[in-house]
Amino acid sequence: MMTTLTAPAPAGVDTITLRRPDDWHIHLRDGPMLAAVVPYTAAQFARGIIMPNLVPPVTTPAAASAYRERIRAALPEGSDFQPMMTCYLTDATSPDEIEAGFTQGIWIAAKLYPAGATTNAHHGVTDIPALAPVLERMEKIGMPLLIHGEATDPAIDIFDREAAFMEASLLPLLARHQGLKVCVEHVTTAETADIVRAHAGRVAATITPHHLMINRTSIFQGGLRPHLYCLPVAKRERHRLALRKAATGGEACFFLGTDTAPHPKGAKESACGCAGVFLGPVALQCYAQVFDEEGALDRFEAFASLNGARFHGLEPNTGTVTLNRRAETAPETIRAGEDEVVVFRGGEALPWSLGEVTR
Ligand SMILES: NC(=O)N[C@@H](CC(=O)O)C(=O)O
Ligand SMILES: [Zn+2]
Ligand SMILES: [Zn+2]
Repeated sequence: MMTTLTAPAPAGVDTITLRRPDDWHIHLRDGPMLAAVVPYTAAQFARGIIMPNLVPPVTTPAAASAYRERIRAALPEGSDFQPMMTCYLTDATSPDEIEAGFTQGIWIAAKLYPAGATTNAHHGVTDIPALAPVLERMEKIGMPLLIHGEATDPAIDIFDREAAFMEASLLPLLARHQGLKVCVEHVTTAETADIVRAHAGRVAATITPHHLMINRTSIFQGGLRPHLYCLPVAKRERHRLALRKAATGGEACFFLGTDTAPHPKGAKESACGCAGVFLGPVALQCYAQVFDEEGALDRFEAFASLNGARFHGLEPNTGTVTLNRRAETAPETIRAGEDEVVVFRGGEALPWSLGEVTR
């Protein structure tokens, strides 16, 4: 069993009620996997930004609209979860198509994967400066760019790839497109958090539960732990501590994005295991634990339910969700068709549990 890296704060409040939160970074996949995982996200969040890295990727308004229908069809009876779609940028993306999908209300943002940077990113962008016409159009229409920020040169040390991307690609991009809204996804370093702060207002970042709870040593705790492997890979302890400060410090440029990324158990427990951590059933419980440990439960709502909506120009949700300080053990795995998916922190007693949700 994994141990937490920070001791829990002394018991204070035992229940917390927030406006219903949104998850600004979700992988729902498709088919039987979609059907298996979407109920968990829909039970926790009112809205979610759905990542477009399907096979093949979601690159057109028609594909995004069809995918949104499949997600809606897979929702449990009576669910009001709203999937918010994104466009997967490629070298061939056209400014007109980007704008068409945005003005028709099909997608709310575009996702930049440097080609090959992560799971299903091989159709991603090979030349970011060449994307200028697309980015200029996005800037003009106020459409945010979401970035997986890792350099792809295989010679760069994997723990340095985020830093390398920020210096070589993100900062020049921000300088070239000074009005473009950018969300740096799943930040993992103290330095990236500082870059985000320095551009706060038009630049924001999502922070995952796992990057707040594990460091790179956790991946090797007692042996190799493939279910803690994701991209960007977890970094040193000092980065985890900096991310906890960023998430819990009340700054509007940081918000919730779980990066829940289900993979079949066998694909992770393999000689070449794939990247991604599945958090569907435990996301809010993990975040609540972190905010509690940091003595910052009073700032949880801003991170979970307000900052992201403000960045995207949306109203916060009207309902509420309650979390209780009552230990509950999440399932170790869930079934997805023929497969099983291992749950982050599954099988462990988590100190916070999900309570009532109102609309
Ligand atoms: N985070 C991950 O390790 N994996 C994600 C892709 C991504 O968000 O980079 C996935 O789709 O599996
Ligand atoms: Zn990513
Ligand atoms: Zn992701």
